[in-house]
Amino acid sequence: MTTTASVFTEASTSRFARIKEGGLDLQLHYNDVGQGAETVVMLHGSGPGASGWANFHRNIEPLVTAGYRVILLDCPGWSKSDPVVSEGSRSNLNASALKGLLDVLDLDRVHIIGNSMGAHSTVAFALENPERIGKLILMGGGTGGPSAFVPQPTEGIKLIGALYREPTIENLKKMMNVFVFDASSLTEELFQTRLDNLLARRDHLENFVKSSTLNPKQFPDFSHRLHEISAETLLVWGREDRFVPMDTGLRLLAGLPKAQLHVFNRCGHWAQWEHADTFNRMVLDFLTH
Ligand SMILES: O=C(O)/C=C/C(=O)/C=C/C=C(\O)C(=O)O
Repeated sequence: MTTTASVFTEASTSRFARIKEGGLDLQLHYNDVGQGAETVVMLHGSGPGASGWANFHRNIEPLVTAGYRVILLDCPGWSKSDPVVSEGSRSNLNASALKGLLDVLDLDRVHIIGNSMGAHSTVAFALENPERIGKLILMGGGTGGPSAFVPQPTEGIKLIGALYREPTIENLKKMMNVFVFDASSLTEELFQTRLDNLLARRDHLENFVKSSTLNPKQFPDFSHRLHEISAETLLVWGREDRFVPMDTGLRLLAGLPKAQLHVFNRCGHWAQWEHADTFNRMVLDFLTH
């Protein structure tokens, strides 16, 4: 664990753990920041080059300063975690990986913030391990059923697929320009960092394509089981989300007994990045009340 809220970097908080859980035997990478009686786990999305740090670097410090320990898990098949081919439910695979990590870290109960695939995986984890969860924050995901208005796959999901198959700077820019409402907020430095991340692990790219071929439905629909989740849940969506449409958040709101929904205007699929300050305040308020 790091001790000082304001002085931490990806490198200084980088850790590895070996997990054996539910048929998985993997080395996982995670970042471990801050200390406190309560822990918040952050689970990233499924884009090429994503990681806990890449998705949530704007959201760590306020939680650490408020006295939470923050764990950013790199899911199997992303960043510095071991490669994996997923033939079944990737949501459940990630949930098993998280359970394995919590066991290694001796953490009984955690709050979870999930972004997109991370939100799908959070729902899978909550269904399998209800006694291990505190509060849930699901952002742009959760698999509560298809959109009533937008044909699937959405334009964003198609662009993710194209980037996995052909990892070029042109395809990366096409995908990232759709991530956010205001593409002028994306810098060349951000594009380059993300390109470096994804090209560093071509095995992950190839495995994702292989997995999608073996099973195109990596994230099963949990809508029929949402009523089983009794945790307080904050749903966060961007009104202009072009990856996982905003009305799928309404389905989750209808299905999760203790859910509330906040929709950001002028916001795409990366609410935690585009509206970081407001998002951070909302999360802290939700966790403490
Ligand atoms: O296919 C899905 O439902 C999930 C898609 C994602 O998880 C996309 C996430 C993209 C990111 O947040 C990223 O940083 O790559």
